[in-house]
Amino acid sequence: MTRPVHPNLPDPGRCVVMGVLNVTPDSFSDGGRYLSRDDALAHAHAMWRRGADVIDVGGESTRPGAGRVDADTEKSRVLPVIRELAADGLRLSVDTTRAAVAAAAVDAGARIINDVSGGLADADMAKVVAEAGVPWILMHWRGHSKDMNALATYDDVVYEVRQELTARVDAALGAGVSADAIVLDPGLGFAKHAPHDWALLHGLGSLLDLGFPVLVGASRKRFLGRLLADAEGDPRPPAGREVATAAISTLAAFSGAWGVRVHEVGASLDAVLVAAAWRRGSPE
Ligand SMILES: Nc1nc2ncc(COP(=O)(O)O)nc2c(=O)[nH]1
Repeated sequence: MTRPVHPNLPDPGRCVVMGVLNVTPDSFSDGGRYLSRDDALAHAHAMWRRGADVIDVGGESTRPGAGRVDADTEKSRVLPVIRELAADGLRLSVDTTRAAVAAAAVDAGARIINDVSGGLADADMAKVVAEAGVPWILMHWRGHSKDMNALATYDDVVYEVRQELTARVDAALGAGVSADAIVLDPGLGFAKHAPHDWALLHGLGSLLDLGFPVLVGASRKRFLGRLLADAEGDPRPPAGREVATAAISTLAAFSGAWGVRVHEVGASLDAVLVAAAWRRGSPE
């Protein structure tokens, strides 16, 4: 594992568990469940009490084919929740591709910017990150969700994702973002089909070799559903993908990933604790 050095990045001595809080009506696996402020706050606190190291607050669905919401709608969803949870002492990231939303979220108390576009969706994001001095999760991305599948063409997905993320890192550093603020993410399911996702997990070392903390976001995703399809070939529904998600968390932690981004915090917290004990060869 590449240990993070930025003060806003948790370093619990094990793989970090980032709990997903989608304040959206249409996210692929939990859309609408936490759209109300009270439900969102209650769920965030439940994940925090269970041991999440970060709560990742998002206000715009990124599921394949999703349309976009405007910045004001996105802000109206995430800012009240971020403000209240930050006041309660939770460590928060904001899941946004918009610089204006990221800036407002940092002002409201978010300490990490989780940008699924890796800075490609908004040219102003790098300046916001550099000025705020906060960590920036650069996820591999090739375009907005509505045309994602058309972009999923690779000769060597591991090599190309590494190269494209390296370009994002260079752009970030060139914009004045400090190296200790950068976290990388392979972007599972984003402009990728299932074989690409598995190749990236198999080749995670290639991303880890770049020397930055790596976050893995596999929770409940489609490539797991396909792997677990029934005898008729019907994919396992998202709610049935928790064991596989926890298994990915164990393997990601064992492989040296800095963190995992998951909906079900408890299962993955147990998973990363097992991985840590196995690697140490002792319970603590
Ligand atoms: N860094 C990062 N952020 C993300 N945000 C949303 C989703 C989409 O899934 P969701 O509906 O579970 O949030 N996946 C990622 C991911 O893999 N990595």
